[in-house]
Amino acid sequence: MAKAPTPRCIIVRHGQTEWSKSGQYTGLTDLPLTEYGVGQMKRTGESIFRNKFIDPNQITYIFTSPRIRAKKTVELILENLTEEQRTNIRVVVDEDLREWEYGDYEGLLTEQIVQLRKSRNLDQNRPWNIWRDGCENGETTEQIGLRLSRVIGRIQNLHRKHQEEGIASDIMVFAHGHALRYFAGLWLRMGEEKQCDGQEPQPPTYQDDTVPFISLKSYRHLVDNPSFLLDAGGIGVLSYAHHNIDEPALALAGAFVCPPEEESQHGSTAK
Ligand SMILES: O=C(COP(=O)(O)O)[C@@H](O)[C@H](O)[C@H](O)[C@H](O)COP(=O)(O)O
Repeated sequence: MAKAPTPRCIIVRHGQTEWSKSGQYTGLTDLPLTEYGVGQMKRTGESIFRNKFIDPNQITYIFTSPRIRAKKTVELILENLTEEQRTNIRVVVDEDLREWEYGDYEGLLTEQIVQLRKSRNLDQNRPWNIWRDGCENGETTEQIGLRLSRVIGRIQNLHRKHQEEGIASDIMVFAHGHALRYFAGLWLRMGEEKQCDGQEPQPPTYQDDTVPFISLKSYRHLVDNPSFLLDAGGIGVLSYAHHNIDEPALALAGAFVCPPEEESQHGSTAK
């Protein structure tokens, strides 16, 4: 039996909105895509499937933020697939994929946030760094780290199961600028590990019986900028080294698909 390709997690930031264009921080605000953003994501969908960067038959799940801009982006990308292909993909709306809750900084530009904090006598010894300092009246880095660690736990658990069953599995994740850069940092095990002891048990943030709820013993959070770029409409590819779910890695070749037989150069620990 031919070996299934190494599972991948394909991250997609939604298409352009008025605030992604202006650079205003967009957390819980539920903005639509601009007209350009709609066309942008239609073209992206056509291109990734026509050029086989992503084989629609290998997409097992789509996880999306509940915001309109992310869900519309999913819809536009899926427009390029046949009805049968679409019905084989489970779309899971997951509250844990929402953008960083920016609190007092919602709708502001970075320079306005810096000025606001200065007026509150903050950052006297070092500049504001959201990845370490979080947002006033919004989320701390530990809070967003915990919820994104939960999503990663769910996806890696599904990938492990699919790999054991010999099923090709690309899981796509549609979300936001900060959340997805953070997500990629945690995928690569950046930042610090914290035990979950004493955390209140969380109710599931999604509704899908086929996605097991994982109870984490520990989670990770960032303490600095992971130094990734992800513009609106951007796509990145995360995967695993040596076909091993315990070795999460960044696929620097991006969406260029490598035939499974060529992956042998990275060694094989696949079951
Ligand atoms: O609001 C953001 C992303 O939300 P969304 O448009 O829903 O993806 C932020 O990421 C802002 O776009 C922010 O201006 C930007 O991330 C600035 O970050 P940095 O380049 O690290 O200064």
